[in-house]
Amino acid sequence: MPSLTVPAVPKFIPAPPSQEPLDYADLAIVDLSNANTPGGLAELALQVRNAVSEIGFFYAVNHGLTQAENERILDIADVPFNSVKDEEKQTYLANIKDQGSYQGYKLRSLWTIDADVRDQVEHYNINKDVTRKEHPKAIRPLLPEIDAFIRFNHFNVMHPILRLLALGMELPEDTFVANHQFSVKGETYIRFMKYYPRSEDDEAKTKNVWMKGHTDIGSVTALWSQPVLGLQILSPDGKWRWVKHIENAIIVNAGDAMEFFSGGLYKATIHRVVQPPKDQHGYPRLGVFYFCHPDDNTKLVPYAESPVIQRMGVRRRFEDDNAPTMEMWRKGRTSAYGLKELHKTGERVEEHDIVNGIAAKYYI
Ligand SMILES: O=C(O)CCC(=O)C(=O)O
Ligand SMILES: [Fe+2]
Repeated sequence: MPSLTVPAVPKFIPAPPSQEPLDYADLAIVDLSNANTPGGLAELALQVRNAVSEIGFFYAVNHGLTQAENERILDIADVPFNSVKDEEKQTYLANIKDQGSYQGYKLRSLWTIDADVRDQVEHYNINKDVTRKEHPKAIRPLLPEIDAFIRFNHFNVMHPILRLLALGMELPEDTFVANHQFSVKGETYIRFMKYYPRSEDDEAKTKNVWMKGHTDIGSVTALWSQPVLGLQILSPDGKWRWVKHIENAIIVNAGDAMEFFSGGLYKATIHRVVQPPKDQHGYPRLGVFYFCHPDDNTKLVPYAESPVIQRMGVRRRFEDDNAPTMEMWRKGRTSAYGLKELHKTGERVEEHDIVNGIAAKYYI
C-alpha cells in the first residue's frame, strides 16, 4: 500500500508570470494524450517531425501529471538547496571534470561564463536509478516520490516522444525505446536547478548571459515549464527568441544524440539562458529537467535505413567506424563545459573540446 502521507517540505512560492512584451518563439503544442490511438499517433508523428526538424523545440501538454503533482515536485526540487547545508553538499559533489558525470551537486561558480565572471547556477542531479549514489539526508525520505517522477518522465513522456520520433523517420516505433531502456546503465537523470540573481557588475560583463548558447548532449530533454523566463532559442533566422511559460507544460528539445541518429533530420537546437525580464528581476529561477540519454554503450551513428533519411540524404558528423558511444560523447562534453578555455572561431561562436575530431561549439 502506498503511504497516504508524504514528508513535509517547505512550500516553494513561484514568481508571478512576466507581463513584458517579448519576442517569443512560435513553438508547436503537442497533445500527448492523442498518442493513445493509432490514428492520433500517426498525426502526432508528423507534427513532432516538423517541429523537431524545423525548430528543434516544442511543448508537450496533456501528459498526465496533474497541476498539484507538478507543484509538489517543485517543492521537492528546492530541498537540495534550501534544506542541505553547504558542508553536507561538499560530500555529494558530482565528479564533473574527472568522470564527465553530473550525478550529485554542481555548485555555484564552477563554470567560467566570460572573462572573470563565474556562473550562479546550482544543480542537483539524480540518475534514473536513484540507488546509483547516496543522497543528502534531507533528500532520502523523498526518494520514493522522486523515483516515481523519474519513471513518469521516462515511460509517460520520453518513451511516447521517442516513438513519435522513430515514426517520423518511418522506422519501427520502438527503435529508440530499445536504446533508452530504463534498466540499462546510462546517464539519464533528473535535474533540480536553481539560478540565483546576479550582481549588476556580472550582468554587464556577460551581457546578461546566465548560461551560454549550447546544444544538449543526449537525445531528448524535458524542461518542466516554470514562470521565471530566461530560456532563449537561436531561431533559424539567426535571432534569439524567448520561450514562453505555459502552466504544467513540458518544453521538449532534441540533443546531439538525436541529431546523430537522424542523420541531421532532427535539430539539436542551440539555446541559452539570459537574465529574466525586468518584472522578474530578483527572483531565483528554480527548474526541473529530465535529460534523457541513450544507453551508455549506444554508438551514435545514423539510422541510415530510415526511408526519410534516404530521401533527404544523410548528414554524418563522424564516419560510422569512428563514431563515439554515448558514454564517450557525454564524458567529452561534460568534462569540458565551462571548464576548458574557449577559442573564438566566428562572429558568435566559440569552440573547445574535441570528441573524436568534433569540436563542441558555444554561442554568444
Ligand atoms: O534553465 C533552462 O531553462 C535551460 C537549461 C539548459 O539549457 C541546460 O541545463 O542544458
Ligand atoms: Fe540545455
